[in-house]
Amino acid sequence: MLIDVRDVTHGFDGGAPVLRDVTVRLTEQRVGVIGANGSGKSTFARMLNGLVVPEQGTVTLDGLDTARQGKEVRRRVGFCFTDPDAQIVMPTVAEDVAFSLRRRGLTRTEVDARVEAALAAHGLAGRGDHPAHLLSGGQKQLLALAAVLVTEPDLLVMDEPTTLLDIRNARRVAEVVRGLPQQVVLVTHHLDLLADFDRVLVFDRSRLVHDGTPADAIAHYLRLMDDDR
Ligand SMILES: Nc1ncnc2c1ncn2[C@@H]1O[C@H](COP(=O)(O)OP(=O)(O)OP(=O)(O)O)[C@@H](O)[C@H]1O
Repeated sequence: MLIDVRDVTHGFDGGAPVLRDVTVRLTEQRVGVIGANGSGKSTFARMLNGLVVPEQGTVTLDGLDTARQGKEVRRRVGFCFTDPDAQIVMPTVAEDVAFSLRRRGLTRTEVDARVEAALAAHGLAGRGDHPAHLLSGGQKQLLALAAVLVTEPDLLVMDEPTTLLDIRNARRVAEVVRGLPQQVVLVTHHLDLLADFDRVLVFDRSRLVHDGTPADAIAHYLRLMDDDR
């Protein structure tokens, strides 16, 4: 998709801007977003599917304006939160994935087939009847991913999906992300996940301050952190 962010400035509830003058066009398959805590990364990510609508400026995805066509945008843009508990809504694993497919006009058989395929693709085969809240943190994140991907979004936006996971589960999630056919925007503090990304954006104090290759962007970010000491 063409992600077109133009002249975006945004504060919450009339407060100081947490994003200032951000303009960027993204078409790459793998886009990383890095920066210090509070620099505006999550707010930027949430704007890409209309969870946050900019106070000033516009965000469009393939021409769909998040302010006016939020519903259509969210049909095409999936979002994965840091804490999978924030998006697991149903009691069992299979029901949670099936919930994403409601109101899509699919038959029960079609839903069941899609759910089964999604669980198999994300290491959850045979766990459909398992209570979702009893899964481990890593399995919950895989479930959250399965529940988003079953809707076949064109773009997947992920906000620090590995932050709460141990190294093994973080690697598992990273592996799933690496294999996705979809375009991905990934906000992360795990810089090693970005090594083979096409483009990495660096935010600092509400501004987009660097935009380049993973190596250049990470070097820029590390310099910013050193300057702050
Ligand atoms: N819903 C909200 N209401 C009010 N302020 C908010 C809201 N969401 C974020 N903020 C503020 O916006 C600023 C930027 O936050 P944001 O979460 O975008 O940063 P971040 O770069 O993702 O940080 P982190 O790495 O800690 O997740 C912070 O000062 C935060 O307190």
